[in-house]
Amino acid sequence: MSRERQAVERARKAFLTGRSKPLDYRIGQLKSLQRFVVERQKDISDALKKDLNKSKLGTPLYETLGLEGEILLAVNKLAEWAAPRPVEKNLLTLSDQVFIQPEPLGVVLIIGAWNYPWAVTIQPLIGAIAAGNAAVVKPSEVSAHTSKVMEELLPLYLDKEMYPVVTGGVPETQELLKQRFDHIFYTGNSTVGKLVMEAASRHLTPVTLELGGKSPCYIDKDCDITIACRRITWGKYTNCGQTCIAPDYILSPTVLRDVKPDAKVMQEEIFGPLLPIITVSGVDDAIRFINEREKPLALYVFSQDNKTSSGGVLANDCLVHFSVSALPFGGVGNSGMGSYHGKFGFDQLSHLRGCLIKKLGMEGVNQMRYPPHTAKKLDWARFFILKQVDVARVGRMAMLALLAVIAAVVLQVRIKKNNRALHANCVQ
Ligand SMILES: NC(=O)c1ccc[n+]([C@@H]2O[C@H](COP(=O)([O-])OP(=O)(O)OC[C@H]3O[C@@H](n4cnc5c(N)ncnc54)[C@H](O)[C@@H]3O)[C@@H](O)[C@H]2O)c1
Ligand SMILES: CCCCCCCC=O
Repeated sequence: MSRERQAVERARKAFLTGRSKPLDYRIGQLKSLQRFVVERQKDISDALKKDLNKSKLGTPLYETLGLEGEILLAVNKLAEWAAPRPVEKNLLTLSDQVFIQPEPLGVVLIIGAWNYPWAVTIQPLIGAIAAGNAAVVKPSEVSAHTSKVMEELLPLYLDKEMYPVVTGGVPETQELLKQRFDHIFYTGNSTVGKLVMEAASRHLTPVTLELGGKSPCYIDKDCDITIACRRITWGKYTNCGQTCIAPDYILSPTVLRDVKPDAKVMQEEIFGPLLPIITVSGVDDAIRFINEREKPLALYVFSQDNKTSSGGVLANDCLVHFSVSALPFGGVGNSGMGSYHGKFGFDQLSHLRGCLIKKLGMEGVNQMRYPPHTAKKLDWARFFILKQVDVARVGRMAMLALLAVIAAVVLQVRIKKNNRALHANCVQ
């Protein structure tokens, strides 16, 4: 049996024990992950220095502080996220319990990319742990030192049966992709994303694909060009331009540069320190240009107008929407599917189970669905199904009416009491 298959089977066996389901276990694992990030900061930054020449201070800023924030959020909010979520009732479910119960999916495969190897590999793991899943973690072989640190040190902190790390390159990833998972979370380029989805389809496994693409940046003539240039330059050249949401090209009405729309640099994601500038005649021309191409992961607008589609949109800045846990992060079309960060990561890796709990009584209400079907029963069904009643509002109004009745009764009792006292005084 291959090493990859063994890891998946171990993770499944661990999941089937049920120990990842209680919230205490999940919080314990998340806190251990937090301890790992803090205690092993030097191992992490040394590995990143060797892999990608990232600086010692850049490591917390761009890789691990975000992870710590996400872990803290998950620890603090887990009880709320995992609790049953009551939904609106209708006339047919008035006396029932109707709610959504987030459930763990099972075993999740996380395939990470090399450019921010900690952020994009461990962040999905936080969602997987919080949602009560087991997870097989496959870091990118390109950032080999990081991959080794994950393989050697993570098992010292986490439940190693539940969260095994499998290292290796394309053959190992492909061997993993032959196995059955309950969800595959892949971060990387769109070409491999299609292979991942194809492999997942063999088991009808759902996928999250965090891909890349050409994120446009539109600068309107009315913006503060000095600030815009500073923010765009930071967004582009951070990590040598190797950021999934780096502004890929600029559309700017007042700047003229000689880049043709059909030039090679405009065909594929650049993922490097090159920033072509395309001249457009105005906002409508920019929108047409963007909409004619694949849907990008991010869209940057240094202006007020927005009539385009993209994974995310950020006005008057670059990259920083990635760090907002309250926003879903993910692509659309060619830039991916599914989203994560904060509660979105928890939901993405949960099964949101619809629950309707009925009582065995009140059988009279059900008569309309039992044969023989009659025109009268159909009329009742039409009424119950089509009548749009805001049950919560009706409940609030009933409560108000009840309070009014209570107030009236109290008032009457008081008046009677006062009258009796007055009467007694008069008699004396
Ligand atoms: N949306 C995001 O959050 C995000 C984050 C980082 C990078 N990206 C995108 O990822 C791309 C850069 O990463 P990359 O793709 O070069 O990363 P990569 O080379 O590290 O590959 C990603 C993963 O895919 C696996 N892989 C590669 N080829 C494979 C194959 N043929 N079959 C099966 N598995 C295979 C690798 O083992 C690795 O774990 C860019 O397009 C970038 O925009 C997206
Ligand atoms: C605050 C910037 C972090 C960017 C991380 C992007 C991950 C994708 O390449």
